[in-house]
Amino acid sequence: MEIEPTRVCSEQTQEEYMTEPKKLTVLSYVDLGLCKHQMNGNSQNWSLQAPNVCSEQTQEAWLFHKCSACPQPELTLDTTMDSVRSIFFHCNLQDNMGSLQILHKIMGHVPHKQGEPVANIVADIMQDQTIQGKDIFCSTYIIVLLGPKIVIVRQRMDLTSSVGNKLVPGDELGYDRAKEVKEFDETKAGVKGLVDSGVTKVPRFLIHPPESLPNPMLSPATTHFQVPVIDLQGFEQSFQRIEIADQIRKASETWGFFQMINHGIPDSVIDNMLEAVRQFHEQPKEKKMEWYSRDQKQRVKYYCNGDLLVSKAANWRDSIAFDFRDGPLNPEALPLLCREAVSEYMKHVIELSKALSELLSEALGLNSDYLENIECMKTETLVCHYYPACPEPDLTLGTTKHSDPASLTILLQDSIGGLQVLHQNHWIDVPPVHGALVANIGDFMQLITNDKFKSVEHRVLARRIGPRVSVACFLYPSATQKFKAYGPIREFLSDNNPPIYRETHISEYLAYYRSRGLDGNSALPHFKLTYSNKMQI
Ligand SMILES: O=C(O)CCC(=O)C(=O)O
Ligand SMILES: [Fe+2]
Repeated sequence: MEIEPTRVCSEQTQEEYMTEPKKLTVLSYVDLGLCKHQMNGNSQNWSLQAPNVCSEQTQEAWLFHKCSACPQPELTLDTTMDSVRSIFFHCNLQDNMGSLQILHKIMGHVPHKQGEPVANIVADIMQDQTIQGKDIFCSTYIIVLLGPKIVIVRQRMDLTSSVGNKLVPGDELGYDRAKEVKEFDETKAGVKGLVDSGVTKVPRFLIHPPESLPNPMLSPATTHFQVPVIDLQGFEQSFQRIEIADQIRKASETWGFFQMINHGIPDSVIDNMLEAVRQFHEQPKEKKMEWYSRDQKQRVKYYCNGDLLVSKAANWRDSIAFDFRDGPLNPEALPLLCREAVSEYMKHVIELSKALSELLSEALGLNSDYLENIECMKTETLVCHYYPACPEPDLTLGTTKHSDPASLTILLQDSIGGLQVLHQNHWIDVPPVHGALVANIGDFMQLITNDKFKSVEHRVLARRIGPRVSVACFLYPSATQKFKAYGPIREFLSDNNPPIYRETHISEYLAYYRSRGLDGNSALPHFKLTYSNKMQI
């Protein structure tokens, strides 16, 4: 198929379009087939609109990607193309700038060869449906890294459907999702704003596919499993300490989750923190919208769904986040309403995190100061969630199934409930216990412990009752050394226990994690040194 010349945009238009950093995310829309109006608004001919080309009679579509020079390439990716469900086959023509990578056992570059297209199967659908369950064709992950250079990828999608599906990228959901999401985002009022405006139906962009929602056929609490509760009382004394470290070891190896009681943070500090978060989210929208932002550099920001622009289904949740990455935040930089509560809470959480760093080191059989010395829990990000009561909780989620990217999360939840952890293939409630805190192992900890400690998937159900408030403190490697290499801890490795993961750094990990949004799949396999047969070509 030839592209109509009127639809091919000039270099100048592309340049204009891409100069605004926030537009970088648009590239993801293209690949997710959500670009229908997104690309069309201001620059009609920057890219062909997928729906126009992929009509029912048409078997192919063309997309042009331009990856502009990026000021902070370590923070972003051009494209993460895993499981692009509506596309069966790609034929890519790249220019000579490089940066296209495929995931094949180990990450490999796809070298540029003059005029030679790259072909790859990308559709899980093809894998699942055409060959009756046999993985003859496997989808490949493609990533285009942004470098300090310009890359133009000219991409053709062949929709030669051997299963007869009439899949239409960009229109696959039957409505213009990108437009609805954009309009919603521009209200800066979050899900709480929807509730205040009196919605009685969950808007489409918040509706999850049935396979991501709790199975209505399964009654809750069908199992005898119970998330471990660990009493930290007396952890400083040697006798109790050995026992406590052992309980932490067991919980981290099997559940990746445990609740902590007698952790030393006074109830009043906890109650004030929860109340401050509630008050922030319940203040008039004109006041809180000043804080609304998606800027990664902004250290205090309020937003609805960090991955709103890339996810396939949004969550019934608003958040305010405080990024302590470069040391303490100036209290003046915090909203007055929660300034005192956050400062007080953080003072205690940092103390607790130091104790946990020692206990986890001991639980791993290492010196108490091991994790502190490698600085893998040095930086805190506090994310305070607000889940309004939901009119149709069966259609959406408070938080999609995910594992946390950090080393460790210390989570405070109020008394509403809804948090669940995936344990032995069962979704188990993490019941609210007044004054207790939840700890959960994150992906980075799983990576450095070579799978000894598990970063386990969890989710939050939407509820008819609410609001629910929770406060997640993510402990990350030092942000002052964001390119410091981390790989499986040498002490754990042997011929019988070879490294499972390659070395990476937190910047790379987060860039990959964020580029996908919460899509229900762990980011960890991407960093494995070997891959299961399913992922091999
Ligand atoms: O709200 C909760 O209880 C959990 C939130 C969560 O999992 C997260 O922020 O990563
Ligand atoms: Fe989480």
